[in-house]
Amino acid sequence: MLYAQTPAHEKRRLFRERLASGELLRFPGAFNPLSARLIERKGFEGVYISGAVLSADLGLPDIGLTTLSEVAGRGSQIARMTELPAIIDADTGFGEPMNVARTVQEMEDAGLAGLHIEDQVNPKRCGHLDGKQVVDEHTALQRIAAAVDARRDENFLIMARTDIRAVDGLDAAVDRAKRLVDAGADAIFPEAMASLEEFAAIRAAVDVPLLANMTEFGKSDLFTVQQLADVGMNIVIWPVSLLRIAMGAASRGLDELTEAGALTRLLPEMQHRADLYELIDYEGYNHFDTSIFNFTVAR
Ligand SMILES: C[C@](O)(C(=O)O)[C@H](CC(=O)O)C(=O)O
Repeated sequence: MLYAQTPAHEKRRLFRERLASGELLRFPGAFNPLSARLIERKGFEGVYISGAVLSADLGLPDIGLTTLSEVAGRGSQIARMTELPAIIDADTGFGEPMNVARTVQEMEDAGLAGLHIEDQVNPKRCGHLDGKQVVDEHTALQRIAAAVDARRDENFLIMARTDIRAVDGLDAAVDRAKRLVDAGADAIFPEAMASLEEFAAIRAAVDVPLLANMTEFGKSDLFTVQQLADVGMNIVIWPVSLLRIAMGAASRGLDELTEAGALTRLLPEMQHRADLYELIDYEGYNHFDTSIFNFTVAR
């Protein structure tokens, strides 16, 4: 009932332990707290909270329009609903190194297990679109150093995302990944890798956990969990996929309403009322009401 039982520091400790095992951890993107519950129920290892999804949810493009408070607030609502660790997309860190430091502490307080901070200039772009720009090495490293310095829980994961591959090529990405690790990054998110060989090249260059982004309709082919595990990836995200699936289904449902005037035909595709109630533990709340009603103080 209510929120997750596992305190944030414990989720982070368990997550770090699991990450250290070297296995590939699967983090589908939750588009709301309820979908985070579903991800947990289906047996995944973690929940990803995407900036693209948070922006799209507000009807906005993913170009750095959301504020730290909006992102941390939504992150907290999602993270508290699941026992799983949640990693959040902190874009460029919401400003200068001092702002990056505050971002880290806000995300720790919001109960997240970690975040990633990228080396794009503001206004940022989706990592899989053309026309993005990256900051110079010094600025990129400063962001990570500020983040590492600010954290209070050593298990809070500071991941550095580099977007440099699509701008300056693979060699530049390898070089930047190494330098970001030197600056203290616990993990690297090499964005928009074009092939498995490119993931393997980053793997060979650094000795920290690596994240693979399997976003659809982007620059990377969609590799399987097994293929990514084979080249040594440690976390895989499908950041926008559940939102895309849900919106696709909603769109088809609205068309069906227009065409047929009823949704009867789509009933088999809907989450049943009973499954929804089970997911939100409706019964637990009923039980609480009953037991509190019968509550008596022993004399
Ligand atoms: C990972 C990402 O930053 C996100 O916001 O989820 C996006 C995903 C996307 O737009 O498909 C990205 O830049 O890759």
